[in-house]
Amino acid sequence: MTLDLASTEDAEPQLAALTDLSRRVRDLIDAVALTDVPEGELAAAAAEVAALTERLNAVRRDSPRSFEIGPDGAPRNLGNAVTGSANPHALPLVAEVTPERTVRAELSFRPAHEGPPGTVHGGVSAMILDHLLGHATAVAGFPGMTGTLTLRYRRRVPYGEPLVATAEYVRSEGRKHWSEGRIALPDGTVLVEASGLFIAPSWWSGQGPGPESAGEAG
Ligand SMILES: CCCCC/C=C\C/C=C\C/C=C\C/C=C\CCCC(=O)SCCNC(=O)CCNC(=O)[C@H](O)C(C)(C)COP(=O)(O)OP(=O)(O)OC[C@H]1O[C@@H](n2cnc3c(N)ncnc32)[C@H](O)[C@@H]1OP(=O)(O)O
Repeated sequence: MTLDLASTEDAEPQLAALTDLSRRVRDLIDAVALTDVPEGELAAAAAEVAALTERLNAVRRDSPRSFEIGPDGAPRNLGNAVTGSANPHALPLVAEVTPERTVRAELSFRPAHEGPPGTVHGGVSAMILDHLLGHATAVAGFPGMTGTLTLRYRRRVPYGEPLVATAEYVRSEGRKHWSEGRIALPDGTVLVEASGLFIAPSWWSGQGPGPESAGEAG
């Protein structure tokens, strides 16, 4: 895991353009998921996308952008699969920390997240909750990696509608820390609830083998 925390003020114009590109690619992903244009149009679009991919690969990083401190002094993770504004896979989720140190995010899933008909894929909901619970654990002072995530799917999660996700730290035992969270309708009706165990890896304090020996995670 590479944690490049250097200030990147010089890179801001490039990052702003990358954020804009990512936003447009999200629109492209939904357009692909929903399009019903004829075969010839699809083939032409595929050729254009292939050309764009080649153009972007002209200069290529080894990995997406990791944790860093932005010019405003706040931490950010632009390449993150959940929150990264420079990652087209991300919603991106924008989470705020409340004065009580809970974490809250307003979100809306997209058609590309479909699992069962008209319903968000359960793994996508799990990904959002994994991140939000991890964030709540971190803001309580215990950053760690997910050891176990338990979910209860109570009602189907719609896409294209405003939802609210919240999470809060619950308790600790040594290096093990638990948080809970949920995705709900704006009126508070809970759709999915989650409990997660987050562990500060032994290798963070030099007590065990690092990710290089076991496959990188994070
Ligand atoms: C993720 C980076 C976080 C960086 C934070 C920095 C800033 C934070 C700011 C904002 C961040 C906001 C949100 C982001 C946070 C997280 C969200 C996403 C998180 C992920 O997406 S992360 C990817 C998925 N995650 C993995 O990729 C983990 C792979 N895995 C491992 O890296 C190791 O497996 C590890 C570290 C889990 C344990 O390894 P270890 O060597 O440190 O621990 P060890 O084995 O010694 O066990 C010690 C005690 O934990 C128990 N224990 C161990 N594992 C357990 C498990 N799985 N379930 C239940 N209990 C478990 C043992 O039974 C023992 O219990 P006891 O002490 O009672 O005997």
